[in-house]
Amino acid sequence: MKLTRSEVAKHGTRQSCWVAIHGSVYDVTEFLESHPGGPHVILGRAGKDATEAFDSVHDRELLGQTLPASAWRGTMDAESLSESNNSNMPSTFERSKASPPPLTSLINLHDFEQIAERYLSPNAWAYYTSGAEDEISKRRNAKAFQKVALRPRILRKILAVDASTTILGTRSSLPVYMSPVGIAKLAHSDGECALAAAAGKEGVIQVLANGSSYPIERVMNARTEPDQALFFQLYVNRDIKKSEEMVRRAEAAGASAIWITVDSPVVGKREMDERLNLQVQGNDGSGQGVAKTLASSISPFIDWDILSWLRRLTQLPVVIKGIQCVEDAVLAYRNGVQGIVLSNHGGRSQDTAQPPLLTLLEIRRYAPFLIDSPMQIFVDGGIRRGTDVLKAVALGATAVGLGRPLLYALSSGYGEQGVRRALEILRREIESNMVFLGINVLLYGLGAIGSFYAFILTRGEKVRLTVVARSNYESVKSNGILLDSQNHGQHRFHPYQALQSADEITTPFDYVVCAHKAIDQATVASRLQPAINDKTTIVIIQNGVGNEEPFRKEFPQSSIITCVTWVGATQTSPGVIKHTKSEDMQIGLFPNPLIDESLEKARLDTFAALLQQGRTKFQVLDDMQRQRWEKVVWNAAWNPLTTLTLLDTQSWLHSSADATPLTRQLMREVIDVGKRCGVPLEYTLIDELMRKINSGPGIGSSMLTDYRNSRPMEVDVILGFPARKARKLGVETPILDMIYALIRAVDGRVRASL
Ligand SMILES: Cc1cc2nc3c(=O)[nH]c(=O)nc-3n(C[C@H](O)[C@H](O)[C@H](O)COP(=O)(O)O)c2cc1C
Repeated sequence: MKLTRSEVAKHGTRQSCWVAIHGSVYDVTEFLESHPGGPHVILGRAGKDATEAFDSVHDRELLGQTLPASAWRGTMDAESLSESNNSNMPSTFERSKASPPPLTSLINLHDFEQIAERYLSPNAWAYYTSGAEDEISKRRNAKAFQKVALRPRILRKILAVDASTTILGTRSSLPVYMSPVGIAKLAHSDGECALAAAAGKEGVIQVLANGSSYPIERVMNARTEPDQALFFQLYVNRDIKKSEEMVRRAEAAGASAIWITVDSPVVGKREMDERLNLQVQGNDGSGQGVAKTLASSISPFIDWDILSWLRRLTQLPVVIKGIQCVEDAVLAYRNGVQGIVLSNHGGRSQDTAQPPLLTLLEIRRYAPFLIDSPMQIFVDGGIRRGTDVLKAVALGATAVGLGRPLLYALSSGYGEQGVRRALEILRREIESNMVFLGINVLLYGLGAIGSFYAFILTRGEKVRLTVVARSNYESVKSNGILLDSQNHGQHRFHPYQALQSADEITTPFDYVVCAHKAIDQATVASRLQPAINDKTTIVIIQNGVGNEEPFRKEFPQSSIITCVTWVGATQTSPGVIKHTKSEDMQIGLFPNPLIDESLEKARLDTFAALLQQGRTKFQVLDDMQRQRWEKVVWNAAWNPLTTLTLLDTQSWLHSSADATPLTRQLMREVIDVGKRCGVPLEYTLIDELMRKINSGPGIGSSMLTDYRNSRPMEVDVILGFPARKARKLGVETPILDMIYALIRAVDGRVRASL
């Protein structure tokens, strides 16, 4: 049915309220009270064309989803429409006449804000930018970051940095995500869909606001890949059924987590927003501001029990957004949520609420167990620079959220490209500032080999090296380490920090180098828990095979670099190391299928660069298991044979005509097992190893040294692992089994005497 403007205008009251949207006329009288923004928003357009006001915040699809078919009253002709469009509402998209500057001319996030102020409509600008009351929290959020200083290290040649992280199990290319922000359509007609596309292309995660302009299904369609993660933010509605429906819908649409916002039981008094809306709405007296009208449906009556309600509804990870003091962070942890956001809603809720960065410091001081616990900590509010991001992460946050900056980047007609440019700027700031800050390395096990590599790592002056020194702690702490090397000369050096035990470790490291004796690997792995998170690369410099498995089991999200070393060094007294000419190492990845290949490669390259700067000899190899097994063929022979006989290698080989054949047979059996494990070993290796041992004077072995010093021996990784594999795979290894049994008896005797 065709309607005229005067016919529609007759229905301009609360009792009978019609509006025209995109040429269709709807009777919204029944719907008035359930409008999330309150009835007066619609009443302001009652009896008129409301297309522009509707479009500025909603997607057209919403009409079909919200109004029953019976609400349709007919169509309004084009002439009538144009007459009725002379509204006194300012256009949401009323923009500065000149075109906005090219994106390439914007070089930081502040630039985006300045341009947005010129191009956003006044009411959109007021809604986005306003903070509560005197806006003290809003200003202090940013200031808190400025007050924390960084401690750069100098002269560090760092070839690669890796800013990626894992947020609630999903990889993110930066420790940055998109905070939920209501009605992004005020900034650009593509609103949250543009944010989704930009997030996908930049490899970051979007948290979609409960009050988004586009329904979740539309936003999911705007993603760039089907497995691009999206988190859904929930405000609990006064009508809990609506929230139930919302959670179910978000889950069905494919959201990967629910972020429940709890910092706005009432909406903050945002005066810029209110003042502007008073002017706009004139005499109707409401003048509430966009935020208040939108948020009038949020329930002020929820408490911690809401988590049980949510748990009953969904298995998705739950994050509480809006934690503002350490006490509530601890309560959230006890309630078993997967994450918390330290946030005061960008200074939009309670003015003078403390900055989120201060809450993070409170947590470090009063509840440090929350840092790197299974509950991830996020921070938002006032983050505008790469250095802000790094400070939050260095202090224990997994990632930070950006609210206003991405809305500003979306506006001024820039859309998706603007958001990508803003993230690209931030990425560059983060990465370049990471270079200033250097690499934190922990070296566990400061024996002869560990001390040698401690020297190599500190030499390039690009590493902050912490060592865990046990028996030689006192000497290392007071005098540092003295290395007397035939290749490198004599050096006394001091690591940045020496710890006496793994119990003193409090923060995670970029690299954890394990150079301890491979005894009780599983126990060591679990003791190193505080030093390792999913950004840590574990470097194993040990003899043996199967050494990586206990670490992979304990830290499934970490990269492992596995190394075989040929360094001849001994510790002649605590902290004093003698190094011969023998020096070589093969390094390579123990690939982790859960981690992106290029990321693992970058981690390997960075460690290789550290070795290079330390001027030690090494090669990066693809197939490290072959290297490990080749060395274990050597070690499985000489270590137990010298220890059981208390002879050096030459004395053993010349002790009887049976010695050489028995040694060769032992090596052969280890090769048999390795081959059955899929490692491409050759039997010619035996001749090679025999030639090598016969070309020099007789030598002892590390196992013999351990035995002589009454120390436990590396029996398991050298003989136990191959012997167990042989049994499991049905390989006949009679000599290996016998030697393994004998050496275990000797090791048992040593351990019993300790
Ligand atoms: C315009 C605007 C709308 C927002 N809407 C929501 C929302 O719907 N849900 C929510 O949890 N937080 C919302 N926030 C808060 C942000 O998620 C975030 O906590 C805050 O913006 C961070 O501060 P920043 O803007 O300084 O980065 C909003 C913030 C702004 C500026």
